[in-house]
Parts: sequence; structure tokens; C-alpha cells
Amino acid sequence: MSREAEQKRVNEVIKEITKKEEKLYTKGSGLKDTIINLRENFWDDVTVNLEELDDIIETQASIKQQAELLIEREQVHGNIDKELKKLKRLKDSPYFGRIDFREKPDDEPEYIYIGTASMMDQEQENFLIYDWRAPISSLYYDYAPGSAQYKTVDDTITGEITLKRQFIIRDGKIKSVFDTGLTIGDQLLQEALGDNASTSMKSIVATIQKEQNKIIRNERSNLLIVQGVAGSGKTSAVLQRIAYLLYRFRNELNAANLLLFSPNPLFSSYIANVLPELGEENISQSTFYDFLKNRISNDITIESPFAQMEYTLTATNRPEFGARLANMTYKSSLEYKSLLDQYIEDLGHEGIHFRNITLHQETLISKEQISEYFYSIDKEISLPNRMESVARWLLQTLRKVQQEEKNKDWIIEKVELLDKDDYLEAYHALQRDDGDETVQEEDFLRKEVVKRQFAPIKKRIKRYAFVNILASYRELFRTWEPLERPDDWEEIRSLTAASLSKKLLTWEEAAPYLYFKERLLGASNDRSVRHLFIDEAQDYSAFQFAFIRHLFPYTRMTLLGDVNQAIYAYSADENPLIPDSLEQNHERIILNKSYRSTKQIVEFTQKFAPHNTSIEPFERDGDKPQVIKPAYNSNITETLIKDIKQLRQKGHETIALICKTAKESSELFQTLKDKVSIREITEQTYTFEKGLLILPVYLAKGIEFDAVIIPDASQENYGQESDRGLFYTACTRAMHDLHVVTPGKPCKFVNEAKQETFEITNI
Ligand SMILES: Nc1ncnc2c1ncn2[C@@H]1O[C@H](COP(=O)(O)OP(=O)(O)OP(=O)(O)O)[C@@H](O)[C@H]1O
Repeated sequence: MSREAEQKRVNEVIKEITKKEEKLYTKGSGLKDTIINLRENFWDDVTVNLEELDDIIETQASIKQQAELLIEREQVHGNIDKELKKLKRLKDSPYFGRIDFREKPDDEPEYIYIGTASMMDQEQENFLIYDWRAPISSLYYDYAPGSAQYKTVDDTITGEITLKRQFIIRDGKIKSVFDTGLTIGDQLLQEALGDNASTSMKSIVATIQKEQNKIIRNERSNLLIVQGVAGSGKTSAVLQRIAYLLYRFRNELNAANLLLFSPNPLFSSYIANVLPELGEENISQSTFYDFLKNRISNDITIESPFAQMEYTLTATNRPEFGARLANMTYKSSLEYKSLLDQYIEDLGHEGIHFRNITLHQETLISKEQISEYFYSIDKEISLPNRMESVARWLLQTLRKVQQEEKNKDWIIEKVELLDKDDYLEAYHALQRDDGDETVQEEDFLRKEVVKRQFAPIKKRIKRYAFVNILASYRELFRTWEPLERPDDWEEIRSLTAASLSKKLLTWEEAAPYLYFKERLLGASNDRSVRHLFIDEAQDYSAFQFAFIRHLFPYTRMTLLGDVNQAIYAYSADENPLIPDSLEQNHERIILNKSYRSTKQIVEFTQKFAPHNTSIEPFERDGDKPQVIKPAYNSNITETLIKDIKQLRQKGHETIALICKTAKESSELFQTLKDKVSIREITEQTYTFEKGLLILPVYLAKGIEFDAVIIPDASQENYGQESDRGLFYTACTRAMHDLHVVTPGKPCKFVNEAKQETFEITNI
């Protein structure tokens, strides 16, 4: 088929789309009127009568019926809306690929056109467009012309691809069309990757690579681990995977069943457009920090991972620094989990702290009584089940206390404070009864008052507030003696006890503390989450992973990350991304090809990557990275301003000054802000616009920029071996240009890069 013939087909498909749109518009607007009508006249069609019990029941039924009708119409309207949005997308660009496939050598090949959604012809017989997630579409991503096969739900279909073609269609016009081999669209990829960086991520649907497709379409693994080098498309692939799963399991899964842990709030907004672009709803997203914070009572503060990072990098002179590092390493390990398990085991016999149940500062049931009851229960029974029995016992006991309190004098004082409605209610209740009204009325009011006074206490019991988790946990560091003392135990112990007494959980303590809480009170395992995706998985500690597994025992997981970008020193050990660190059954996929940065940037950075991973650049050329030595008599601010100007002249829209710490970032921001238009990104920044930005490296995780300037790549700033991951992560954020400024001696990582991979300049 020639280009003209292809354009003719595009025109025909668009005509079909327009017809469908028109039909849906008519249906939709009719429905809209009905809905407005239903809402406006809701009460006209409901029979309201509240005289007798029977009437009330009838009224309820009538309201329910009317509401259901409205909901049903609204749902249909919602579906029409969704379908119209899909058609609008398709009208602009109906498809991006075509394969001709035949099952037998003598057959006529079938033309399969692939786009972001399926569409059939008027007769509902033939697919004009196949959804990229349909089984047959996998041929497009997995094979070059020649023998090929694909899996349907219960079969494998083999055959031959006789043609593989790609399109770029915009506004219904074919911009380019070309036939290709296996790698989809070197040309297309070149175009996509050569563009300016965007402030929101784009879908890669038209150019998914074979290796990435394995991640996207993986259905069999309960635990899928992806180690992918910087810029290899892990985040892109996981978002496509989410869209794929929502399509493939559309009858069983919806967006609420999927959860994504992302590295920082900026990243969350950066990726927010991808799923809607693919016609899917966004799924729940959270940073792990927010996830933990939501599970901890309000009176306890958790240090953020960023604050912890900042501490590690800037507080090296503090007297407690060594102890804190030891604490981080230990609390991140599975060794600590075993110790905690031992402690919990001991608590099964004695030592849990309880709280008094009080009313107006008077103890109704004492913590000693609760403890006695708890430890009288069979020790074979699990702690959470014993807690449940205690809660039941407390509620029962409380009922008796409530009965006694009802007749006490203080109650009548409260009765006097009741409002008019309460009296009225009491009066109506009594109307239905015969008997001595005054006695009954007082009794009724007393009952009501006492019930109200006890309601919050009961609520707290149901929430297990009678267990003092913090005090129970703190005892581990105050009085408990482990069988074997871990290294640095004394320092760890006093450091932890001190911060717990301030109700402060350091970041390394947060997951262990919550694990402890869950073990005592029972896991609130969230069974609604069927798939969990963890991006930047290299930054999670072994303990945090164990906790996540504990919380989601039945959830399928996809972990994606890059060991080279581990920025928390302690997370490097026992991280699931490192082969052999995991005992559980899992499947591992490795991505070696880097798409983000130019070949020149990849060649520069790969020499100082922390691990010896093979990194293959995608063939996209640019200028060599520059190592800028400030000219003899210029100051660093002038150098940076000149450099920014040069990068702007090259047409870069998003330029990031990536610093090592927030401290460096905000100090530099202060000196630059009156001289150039620049935006500082902090932990609280949720979105960003194009332009000049300044931020610490840990907030740049997962994001990319046209050009990156490292404002201080001196040995003084990046002098520790533990800075390697940070420096590597910062450099690999650059798509087209990387400039490394080195006031003083360049850091050792720059020296490790091959001489021929960079240029030295003086500004
Ligand atoms: N198949 C592809 N087609 C087009 N672009 C792609 C493809 N794969 C990756 N890219 C592009 O490469 C860049 C990097 O992708 P992404 O951010 O998903 O990588 P990553 O592995 O998560 O990176 P990092 O670990 O460094 O944060 C993005 O601009 C993305 O659009």
C-alpha cells in the first residue's frame, strides 16, 4: 500500500470515527437531559410519608429506587463520555503501527492496525484498529518480519509477519510512514528522544522495545524484579504495564486495586499524565513516607527520608553522627527484624504496656487489670487474637460500668445540659410507652447521657488504643536484654530511647516501629491491593521490603530500580535488585539500554557508575559533556550564569542545577535568584514548569531535563565513596547536555571517566 493509499485508509477510519461520535453525542445529550430532569424532579417521583413505620419503609424504598435509576443513567452517561474521549484521541492519531500477518503460507495476510484503543467497523465485524494491548498486537513489539507467534488466552497462534510498518499521524494526517525490522522505529525513537524534555512524562506506546514489552506483558510472576540502567525506560514500562493489566484483567481489576510507590511528590505529578493519555484512570500513588505516615498516630512524628539524607550528608561533625549511621545500618537490616521478632516473642509472656481506661480522669479499668487479663489468656494464641479477646472483654466490662455510672449523681448534671431535640426525642420515645412518665423520662435521659459519654471510650477500645505501642517499643531500648548484643548496641540503644521519648521516629525506625505495631495488633493487610509497583526500589532497605511483604502477603509485586542509583548507603545490602539477595521465587528482567541521554553522556557516566553493569547507549548524538573549570579570576556565580546563557542559546528549555544537598541548593539559589529567573525545588514542591530549576539530587530522582549543570563537582563536595551513587544519579538526569562545574580539584568520579569522553573548558 502506498502512502496515498494509507492516507486514504486513515481518512476512511476518521470518517467512521466521526459517525460514531455523532451517534454518541445524540445519545449522550438525550441522556444528559434525562439526568438533569431526574435530579431536578427527584422528590416529585418519590412518595414521602413518615407517619407510620410501614410508610417510612415504603418511603425509603421509593427513594432507593429513584436513586438507583439516577445512578444507572449517570453510569451510562459516564461510559459515553469515556468512549467520546477515546474517539477524540483516535481521531487525532488513529494508529501508529501495522503488521500484515498470515497463519498459513497460502493465506492472504490480514492487516492489523495498532493504536491506543480498539475500534470496529459499523457492522461490528472487523477491527479497524486493534488496541496495543490485544494479544495479536504483541506481534508488533516482539518480532521482525518472518515467523512469529502470539499467545491468546488459551492458545498459541503461529504464522508469518509479511510486513511491519510504522506511522506518525497527527491531526489525521500521516506525517511519516516507514517499514521496519525488529527494533521499532529507530527513526521514531530518534524523534521522540531528540525532543525537548517535558514537564510531564509521555507514553511510549508507539515505540515499546522488546525487552520492555516483557515487563509490560508479564502475567505469570508474583514478584517481578527489574534492574534497569538509568534511562532504560523502567518508569515508562511500569506505567504501560499498569495500562496493560487494567485492560487484560478488566473484569477483575480496576484502578483502585493497584498501588504505586513513587520516590517523591514531584515524580508523582510528573507521571500523572501517562495513564489518562492511554485512556486509563490514574491509580493510587503514594510515597512510602506518606504511606507510613498515614498508619501512625498523629502525635508521633516521622522524619522524612529526605531529612535523613540531608542529615547524613551535612551533619558529619555532630557528636552522635557515628551512632546515627550505625543505627541506620542496623535498623535497615533483616538482622534487626530477627531481634525485633525475638522481642515480640518475649512480649507474649510479659512486658506489653497498656493504658488505663478513664472517664473524666477517673480510672474505670486500670492498665494492671488489662495486663493481668491479657497475660491470663493462653500463650499459644497469637498476640493479635489475644488483643481481640481483651477488646471484647473490655467492652463487656465497660457495659457493666456504664450501667453503674448511669445512676450516679454527675449524670444528672449532664442531663441538664442536653438540648431541646434530645428532650423531644425522649418525649417521643416515652409516648410509645405507658407507665410512670417522670421516672421513665429521667431514666431515658440518663441512659442517653451515659451512652454518649462512653461512646468515645468504646471507639478507642475498638481501635486498640488501650495498648501503649510506643512505650512497649521503647522498652526494647531501655530494659530489654537481647540474647546476643548487636554491634554498637549501647549507642543505638541510647540514641533510639532518646528520640522515642520525644515521640520522634527517625526514618530508619519508621518501618520497624510499624512492623512492631502490626505484629502486636494484627496486620491490617490490605487485600484490596492486588498489584503493587515500587519504583526506585534500590532506595528501600531490606527491612522496609520485609515490612511491605508482611503488609501485602497476597499482592503481586513489580519492583523496578537501578543499583547504580542507590543514594542511601544502607539500602545497598540485601536489596532485592542485587542478584542472590532474595530467597523468594521471583523473575528478574535486566534492561541495559539507556534511552534518555545522548551516547556521549552515557559514555562519560558509565565509567564511574557504582556497579560494573553493562550500559548500552541508544545511538543518539550530542555534544560531549563539559567539565568546566571556572576561569582564574571569575567567581562561581558568574561562571554559572554564563553557562546557563550558553545552554539557553542551544534551545534548551528545561535546565536543572542539580546539587548534592538541599543546603547547597538553597544557598546557591539565594545567590542566583536576583541575577537569573530560577525556581527552587524543595520537598514541598509538587509540580514544575519549564525553565531554570535548582534542586538537590534526591528530588530529581526519576525525572529528566534537557540540560543538567552540576554546580559543584569538586573533590571537596563529592569526596566520599558513598557519594558515587548521588553523583551518578545527578549526571544521568541529562538528556542532551551535561555540564560539570569544578571549582577546585574535580572529584574523583570525573577523573575516573575516560579522558576522551569529555571536554574541559574554562568559563
Ligand atoms: N521505548 C521507548 N520509546 C520512546 N522513549 C523511551 C522508550 N523507553 C524509554 N524512553 C524514554 O527514555 C527516557 C527515560 O525513561 P524512564 O524515565 O522511563 O527511564 P528509567 O529507567 O525509569 O530512568 P531512571 O532510572 O534513570 O529514572 C524517557 O524520556 C522515556 O520517554
